[in-house]
Amino acid sequence: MFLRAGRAALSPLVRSLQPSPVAAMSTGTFVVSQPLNYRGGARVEPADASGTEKAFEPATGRVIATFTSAFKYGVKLHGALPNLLEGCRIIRDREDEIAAVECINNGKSIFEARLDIDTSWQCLEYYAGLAASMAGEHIQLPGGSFGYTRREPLGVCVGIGAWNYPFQIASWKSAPALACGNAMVFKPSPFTPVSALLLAEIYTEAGVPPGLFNVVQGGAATGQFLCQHHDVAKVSFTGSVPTGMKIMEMSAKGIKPVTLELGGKSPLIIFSDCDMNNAVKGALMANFLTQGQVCCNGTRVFVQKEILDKFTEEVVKQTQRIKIGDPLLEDTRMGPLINRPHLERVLGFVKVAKDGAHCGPSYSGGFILMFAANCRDDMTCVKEEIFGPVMSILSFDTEAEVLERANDTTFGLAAGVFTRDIQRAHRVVAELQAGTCFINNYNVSPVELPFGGYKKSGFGRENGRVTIEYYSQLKTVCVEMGDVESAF
Ligand SMILES: NC(=O)c1ccc[n+]([C@@H]2O[C@H](COP(=O)([O-])OP(=O)(O)OC[C@H]3O[C@@H](n4cnc5c(N)ncnc54)[C@H](O)[C@@H]3O)[C@@H](O)[C@H]2O)c1
Ligand SMILES: O=CCc1c[nH]cn1
Repeated sequence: MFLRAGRAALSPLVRSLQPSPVAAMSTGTFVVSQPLNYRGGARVEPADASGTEKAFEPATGRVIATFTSAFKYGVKLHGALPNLLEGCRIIRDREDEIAAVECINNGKSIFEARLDIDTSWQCLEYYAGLAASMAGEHIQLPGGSFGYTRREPLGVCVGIGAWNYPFQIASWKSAPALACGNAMVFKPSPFTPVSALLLAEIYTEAGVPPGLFNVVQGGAATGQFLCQHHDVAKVSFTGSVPTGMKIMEMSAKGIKPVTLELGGKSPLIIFSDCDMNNAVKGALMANFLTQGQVCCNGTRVFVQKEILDKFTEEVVKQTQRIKIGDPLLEDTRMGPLINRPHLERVLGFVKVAKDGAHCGPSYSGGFILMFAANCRDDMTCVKEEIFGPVMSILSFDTEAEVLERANDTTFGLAAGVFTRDIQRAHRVVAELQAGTCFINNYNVSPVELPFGGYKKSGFGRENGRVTIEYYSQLKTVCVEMGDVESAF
């Protein structure tokens, strides 16, 4: 995981986030010296600081920022719809810089980081469009009376993010929240505190009133403070199931609506009539983006027996070709895991898997990448979310059998099926207990489509038109056009 910083000597030290030309950023040089909390339209060093934390560059293990955890937030509700389209334009202009920051703080490849920034500005663009079309209903009642509904904001919404898609998660939560007229306080993961600040500054530059989007740094204690705060109307959380349970408990005490985007152990079903080339590409997409640290990954790859050997052989071949290394290099497709404790956790799964399955290729130089073939459903690597680049391959005989096995999990985030039989494809996805299903592809995320889970993978949705429902409330107005018919 800890990459030798071969390019560090080539570039000058970058001491500030803005405006920092991408060319000046390289592995082993980037440092953030500005405050990482954002209130009232500016970076601030909070007076209520509860302590400092450090953020690291996964590729080198270097400290890139020392920042202050905070508890207070400064939110102002304005009632004006912010100009998300201008925000979208600025993100597109600064895409390379934002992607480089994301790559350095998270470890994902620069190639992939750019894709994340694309899905971020697309989200702002999409909700900018929807904001103008948000409307209620007019309902005719007897005697000329009528009713209507108004879609109103909830108030102050809290967004709490995971470390795997820092900028994208902040965008996916804030864009619909702001489009619906809310204010947002966003708390990034303490592992990736940096890029949410770029989003905050972009909103300010785009004319979003000060106080409408704020960043509060910290870990569990700050998250708890925000969830329990009486001014907070809604919590949207992305993270693990255990933390999701705590968030839901806290929100229940305040009768606050929550959106929970949690973990998964999703099935990917490959039928023997698939297009083999696409199925193999799909399996790699389903497992190795962001070093496998993706909630909706299809980590249980069920392959129909007739094609198991051929499929496995192809997966091995293509997996061995994945370029692993310095995430800032253009041709790298896989960087380091987020930190050493996580690497060790993932390696723990690999060690256990090796006892029961045929595994390879394995790891070197701290980067890992592997598949486990001939897995069984009862193996730990098949049952638990690993959140690393580990694909488990299982074989199956029949459609009925694979459906039962695919659904035999408490998670329900995503699922995929590869087949040329279109009837079977739709029949199978109708039976899969998962909130997001893919047919003949995996891990594409068009912003127009709602994303979210079934079962313990959470509820509520991000993206798509439906997310408006999760960031607004409906007011019904009943209008009497005649006289009051009193019961008294
Ligand atoms: N469904 C999705 O969209 C999605 C997306 C990304 C990640 N995830 C999931 O997230 C997990 C990995 O992310 P992680 O390790 O950052 O998750 P995590 O649950 O440890 O932390 C997520 C966030 O919650 C905060 N937090 C921790 N304890 C808290 C508490 N008691 N109260 C309030 N906030 C608290 C953390 O500081 C962080 O910001 C995986 O399980 C992954 O599947 C899900
Ligand atoms: O990690 C899971 C998928 C995702 C990406 N951004 C938000 N959720």
